[in-house]
Amino acid sequence: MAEPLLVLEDVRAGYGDAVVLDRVSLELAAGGSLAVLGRNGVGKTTLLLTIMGIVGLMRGSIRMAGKDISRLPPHRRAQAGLGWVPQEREIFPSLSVEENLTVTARPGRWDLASIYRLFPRLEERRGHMGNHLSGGEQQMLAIARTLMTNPSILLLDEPLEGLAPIIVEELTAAIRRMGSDEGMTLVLVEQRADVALSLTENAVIIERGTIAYRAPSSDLMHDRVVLDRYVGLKLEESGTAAGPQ
Ligand SMILES: Nc1ncnc2c1ncn2[C@@H]1O[C@H](COP(=O)(O)OP(=O)(O)OP(=O)(O)O)[C@@H](O)[C@H]1O
Repeated sequence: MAEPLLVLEDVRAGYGDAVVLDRVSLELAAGGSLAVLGRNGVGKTTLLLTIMGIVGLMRGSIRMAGKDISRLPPHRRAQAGLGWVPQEREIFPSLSVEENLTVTARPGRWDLASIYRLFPRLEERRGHMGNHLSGGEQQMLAIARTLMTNPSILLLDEPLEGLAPIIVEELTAAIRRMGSDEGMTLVLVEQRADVALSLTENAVIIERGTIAYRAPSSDLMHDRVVLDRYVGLKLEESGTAAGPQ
């Protein structure tokens, strides 16, 4: 059987001497999608930073497509096919939307035409400067820019944070098309458990730096006890939790 596209084995990582993640093992198949859930400060962003090689590995290994990438610097991991969209929505503010997209482009199935099909709003704004976009449009552009590098795995760090409900809907629909319809392999760090679970096949919940729970997203979606215990707050805030059983 082919090895999963991404494999983390017994990963320990952190900042300086401080261990933030420990005993983290997970697998992601090509075309699969994984939600990473958990309360504030449990280590979700650190997990993505560790996969990208920005936070150093203290123990364990990371393999991609069967190759050990544990010691590669971030730019080599990006070349190897990891596409990371940080929480900060990094775009070039003084370039137009289209320039932002073409400057990072690498050949593959994501090109301007397919990106504009995914994000029609970016096509409408193609001539606008990055710093003239709304927060939601900047987030779309940040995701689109990374897609233009044609990664084999997309790592999304809280893409919906701080966005208006209408934009959240638009972005959620785009992520769903990208994942379920286009088969993009996806790791989604998200505080809104309900949305994240609706967009992914599998989920892990991190608590105090380690994976406390894992399940298919469709099962976890209905497991109020587990969700309340580990990520309750955001589920209530989003207003879509089921009522008392
Ligand atoms: N650069 C850093 N140096 C030292 N400690 C850090 C650094 N960045 C994060 N931490 C610590 O690592 C822990 C995990 O942080 P991380 O940002 O990964 O959590 P998170 O689950 O993504 O939280 P949030 O949902 O708030 O983004 C926290 O205790 C945080 O204080």
